[in-house]
Amino acid sequence: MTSEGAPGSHGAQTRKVPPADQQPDWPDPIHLRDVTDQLARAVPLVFAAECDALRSRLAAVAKGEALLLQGGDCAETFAGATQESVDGKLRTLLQMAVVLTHGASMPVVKVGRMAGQFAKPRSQPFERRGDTTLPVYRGDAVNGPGFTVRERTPDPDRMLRMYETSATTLNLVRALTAGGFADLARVHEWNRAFVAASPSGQRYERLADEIERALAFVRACGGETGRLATAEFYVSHEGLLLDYERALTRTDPATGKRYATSSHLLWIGERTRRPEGPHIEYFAGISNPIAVKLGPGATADTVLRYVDRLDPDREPGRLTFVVRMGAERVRDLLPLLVEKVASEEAPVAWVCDPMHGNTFVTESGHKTRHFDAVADGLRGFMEVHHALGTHPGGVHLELTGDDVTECLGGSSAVGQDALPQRYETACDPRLNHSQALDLAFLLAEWYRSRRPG
Ligand SMILES: O=C[C@H](O)[C@H](O)COP(=O)(O)O
Ligand SMILES: C=C(OP(=O)(O)O)C(=O)O
Repeated sequence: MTSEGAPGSHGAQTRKVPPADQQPDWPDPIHLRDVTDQLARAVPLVFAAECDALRSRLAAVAKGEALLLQGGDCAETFAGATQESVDGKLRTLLQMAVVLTHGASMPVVKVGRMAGQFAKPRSQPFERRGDTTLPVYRGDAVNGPGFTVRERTPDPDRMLRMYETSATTLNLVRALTAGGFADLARVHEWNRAFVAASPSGQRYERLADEIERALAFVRACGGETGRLATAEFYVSHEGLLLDYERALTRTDPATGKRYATSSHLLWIGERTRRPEGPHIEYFAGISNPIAVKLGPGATADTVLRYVDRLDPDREPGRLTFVVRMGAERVRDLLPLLVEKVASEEAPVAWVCDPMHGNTFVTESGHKTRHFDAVADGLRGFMEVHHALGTHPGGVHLELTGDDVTECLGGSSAVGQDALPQRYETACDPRLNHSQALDLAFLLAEWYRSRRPG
């Protein structure tokens, strides 16, 4: 793929748009320019054909023939990009995907919030501790979490580290998914071990037995087991840092189309989805599959504007809406949006992020989410689609493969007292390995019965 014109031209805008929300206050424009010039010359992390392949998989989600499972850290960190951590997340997602595939009897499109999820939008630009006020931590791509002037000052070199860490993570993900780690029989064994150890194991036993019988059936029929040993896996992150994304945008020489080459799929977050804003402008100009988060403030008019601006050709798989309205509001707010989009015959995929919108802070000061609220948010999302006869296309989760104690509840019953034991997230609380699998088994039951709850 070819880079975008002369170094530095990647920042150029063709129409007048207001300044971008949630961008770092980089202290030195010359330093910034030097970094974005380096990124503009760097090799792409993903290729157009891969992005197109993901778009065709997401087209199946939009048509009601597949599910999307998207998940990973709230905020990846450079120090956290270890083999153990990447293995754990991948393994959790693969285990969930097997359970969901069986429950829904549909292919599951697997997409990590991985290999690029290093920048965070924040509610407040500053953090105050005692008499000291410093810029808020905006993710390892921008500044450091330590509460010192040095750490909190945005440093453009961090975007180079983001690129390098994304490349090494993606390399590992590609090697693992192609090299036997994803073998279906092995993933099923992991699920068996989870069911055996889980306090809710009995409840999941039947589904696990059925998967085992299905695998035995395929083997008995002389089924091609080789294909079951690899998995198609894609990566995604929030396309928040426009300096980074623009610098990594390339033109595909085969088609002349522009692609973000930082990741297969990018999404626009709740805080940066202003219809006339630069994020929408940037996303309209790339050909990757893209997603937009929709919080409780999203109106039907705005959502239709996104459809017109981001998917003018009405191409299935191009646009996914990720609903993050919270368990208490999704049943009231979502139906109108789905109806309006359906009345325009816009071929979008609808996915639920039940994490955002269900966050609260405990007395001990831990930002957390309760498993039951997460599950209820998903149930509400599915109820709405069930009532309208539309397809609840899947789930977007913040999760990890580790046994952290960041979210409450689940079958291992994490209580408020346990939160400090392993509260390790760099930003928002993630489901741990067993909570993520609990959710997958629940969802599988709902999809199987074709009705939630
Ligand atoms: O992940 C989403 C946001 O970045 C996060 O919820 C913001 O957290 P804050 O409200 O602590 O800034
Ligand atoms: C910031 C995020 O979510 P939202 O934009 O929905 O708040 C996120 O998913 O990391």
